[in-house]
Amino acid sequence: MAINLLKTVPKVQSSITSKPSTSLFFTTRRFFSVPLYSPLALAVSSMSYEKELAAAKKATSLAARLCQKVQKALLQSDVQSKSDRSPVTVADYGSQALVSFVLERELPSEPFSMVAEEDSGDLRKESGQETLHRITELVNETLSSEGSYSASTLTAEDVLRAIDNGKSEGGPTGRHWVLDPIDGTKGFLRGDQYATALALLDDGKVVLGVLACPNLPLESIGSSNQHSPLGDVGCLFFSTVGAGTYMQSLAGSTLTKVSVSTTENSEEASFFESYEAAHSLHDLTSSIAQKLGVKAPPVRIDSQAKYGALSRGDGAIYLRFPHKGYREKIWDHAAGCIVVTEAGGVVTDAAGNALDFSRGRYLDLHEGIIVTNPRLMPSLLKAVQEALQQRTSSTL
Ligand SMILES: Nc1ncnc2c1ncn2[C@@H]1O[C@H](COP(=O)(O)OS(=O)(=O)O)[C@@H](OP(=O)(O)O)[C@H]1O
Ligand SMILES: [Mg+2]
Repeated sequence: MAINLLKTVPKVQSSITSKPSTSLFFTTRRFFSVPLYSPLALAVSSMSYEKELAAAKKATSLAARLCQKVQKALLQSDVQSKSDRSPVTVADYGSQALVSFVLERELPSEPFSMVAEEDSGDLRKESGQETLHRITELVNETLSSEGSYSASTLTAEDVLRAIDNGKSEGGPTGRHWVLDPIDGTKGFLRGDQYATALALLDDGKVVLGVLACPNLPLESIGSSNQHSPLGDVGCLFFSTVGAGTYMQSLAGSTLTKVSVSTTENSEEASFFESYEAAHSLHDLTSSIAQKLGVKAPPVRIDSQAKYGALSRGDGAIYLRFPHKGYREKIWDHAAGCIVVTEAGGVVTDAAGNALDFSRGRYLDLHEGIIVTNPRLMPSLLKAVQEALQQRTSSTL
């Protein structure tokens, strides 16, 4: 049975500064806006992890501001290559230093542990000094643009230390922040999608997640790769365990509770996947989509912006099948995972197991990651297993 994807729900317009609006607008979007001072919003703000969520939103929003500035006027010298030959930019380092600094500053009474992608090794070398200087300037400029930190000036040594806060191993006990300062660096360099992804692990479970997606349109990106250049962009998704997923614009105006698509008709379900063919097997995902009867072409975008878009029902499925031998890192999925699950979705590996974030810096997976709603999951799992089986038989 087909579920009406575009169920009409009332949308209450609201903004941080304006009075509560009494007018109801009807929209074809499947999520609704909540005035920030409504009972629902107050319930959201009084739940546990409240302080941590406020700090995480502040940290990622500032990081997004730094990234936007760098992306707008990218210098050749802003881009370097890591030892695995993947690109890293002053914005990756700057974002990590900023998030680390803000979390420590905002949560002084908590022991601070962070598992993050970057380290300061290359910046401590003689050849890294100019880059370190540029990062330090960017971090200080961004902090001074935020009223509450105007008197904070970090030295280059402070920046190195803040970056190296990310060396924790994580694990099954205690609290650990999990950060990808720029997820989708290749997308960032192309001028496309990227995200700053921050999550909190508490005794091995993801309890909070924030995704800042500076280039993601506020309106649905649906089943097309052609996004209107005129629409507003910049989304902040956030979730805490048991409290749902919310989206607001990075400019901070409206707060919207979001939910995943409820369709169980795979033919009308569009699917998301990595932009980079090197990051996911597009031929395998195409055969899975074919088995499901999916009609729309894949939506290929970089980073955990895919999880954000899925959490608000822009598409119904996300498929990720890295090439053999690749080990997934927890920072590439922790924030996205809670953003989708709190919006009503399901995230598993190809065998249907929930992702386990308690094992350190890596996820131990059975081939790939699949995401959809609970109604579609049984048929998706079946299609995935058949496609994997076929692939194995054809390579024997
Ligand atoms: N070989 C390989 N296979 C699979 N995945 C890889 C691979 N190499 C890198 N990565 C990780 O992919 C992150 C980018 O996420 P996506 O694949 O969703 O986006 S993209 O389409 O590649 O841009 C990317 O994130 P960032 O490194 O933070 O940019 C990597 O963590
Ligand atoms: Mg990254």
